[in-house]
Amino acid sequence: MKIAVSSDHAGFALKEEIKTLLATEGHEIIDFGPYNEEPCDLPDYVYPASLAVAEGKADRGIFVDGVGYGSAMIANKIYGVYAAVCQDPFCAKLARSHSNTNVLCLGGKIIGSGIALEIVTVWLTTDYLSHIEKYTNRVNKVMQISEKHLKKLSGV
Ligand SMILES: O=P(O)(O)OC[C@H]1O[C@@H](O)[C@H](O)[C@@H]1O
Repeated sequence: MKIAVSSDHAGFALKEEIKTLLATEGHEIIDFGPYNEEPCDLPDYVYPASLAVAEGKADRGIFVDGVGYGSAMIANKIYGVYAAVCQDPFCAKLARSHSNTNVLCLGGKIIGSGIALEIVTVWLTTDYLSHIEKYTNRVNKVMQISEKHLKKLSGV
């Protein structure tokens, strides 16, 4: 898969570890930065990375900040992006199988890299249960909310 990654200073170290895992697994990585641990502002990196997912330039996004919710707040404001914060593999499994998320957000200050890499692996390898109507109904309802309230990107 083509995967957009981004972070802020608080997520930088974990982003780099995730990149190593993704490369090992044969994924194509688009790194939207930052490229060092200098203090920075999360939206400057997560917003362009979210756009890449929304525009289909990346299949998925994995964003890391201190606690994860900051990345999800930004990503979920973009039409076509469905982001979940996951702190354990069970949540990662359901974020895919029930909710068909295309962005995973992690907190570098919350979880160690061992759990984080397991979360990434589970999230990337779990399929959406698109044959189970209750899940598609719920996902469709979320999509309808974004149709109503979010601005569609032009040319997508
Ligand atoms: O290092 P500072 O700037 O204090 O805190 C940054 C982190 O704290 C939370 O807001 C976010 O998770 C962000 O990544």
